Amino acid sequence: MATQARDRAVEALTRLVRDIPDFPEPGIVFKDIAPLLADGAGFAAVISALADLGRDADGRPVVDKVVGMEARGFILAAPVAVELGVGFVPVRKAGKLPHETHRVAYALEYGEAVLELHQDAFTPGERVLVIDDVLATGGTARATCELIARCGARAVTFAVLMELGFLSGRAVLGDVPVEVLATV
Ligand SMILES: O=P(O)(O)OC[C@H]1O[C@H](OP(=O)(O)OP(=O)(O)O)[C@H](O)[C@@H]1O
Ligand SMILES: Nc1ncnc2[nH]cnc12
Repeated sequence: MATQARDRAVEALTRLVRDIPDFPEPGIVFKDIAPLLADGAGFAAVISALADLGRDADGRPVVDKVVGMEARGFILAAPVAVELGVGFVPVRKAGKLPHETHRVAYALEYGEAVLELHQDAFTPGERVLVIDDVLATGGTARATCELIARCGARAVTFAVLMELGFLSGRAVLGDVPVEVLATV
């Protein structure tokens, strides 16, 4: 069952993610997931495959929360949390969260930014599934795992649709297990 969901997701990714050369700056080949999101069956396939990564063999959730990073991570992580029946927590870019936050500065494939997380987002010891669309340099993922740790919780899996293998982003994630539906 899980294998079938994953196969459908990989097929959808292969068919519906498009390459946009030189966006947002020269030399970057941007992986655009808009056509995938616009395809009902394709979108459902990737959500189902990602949700399977948060369940045990009996179909029970093995995580307490799902985290998504602004902005594309939100689109994927929120429906995964609903499928798993657990809560969703947003990691946001600087200045957007209204309550007290932890902050981490980071670099990504095309720039630098700051991510924030509400200090009271987790109960200490909670297990977290982190979801995003692309793993490039790993800067965003690493900053997110650091924020989760500062809140006393633990990122047990970092899951993405696509890994840009040539950037070796998973190397900066230490011992956080990385799950990737497609390497491009
Ligand atoms: O591994 P990295 O080098 O950190 O790059 C990956 C990140 O870059 C993109 O987000 P971006 O910051 O462009 O934000 P967006 O989702 O708002 O477009 C993508 O959605 C990942 O979060
Ligand atoms: N090449 C890329 N395409 C889409 N999102 C990205 N985030 C970082 N690098 C990216």
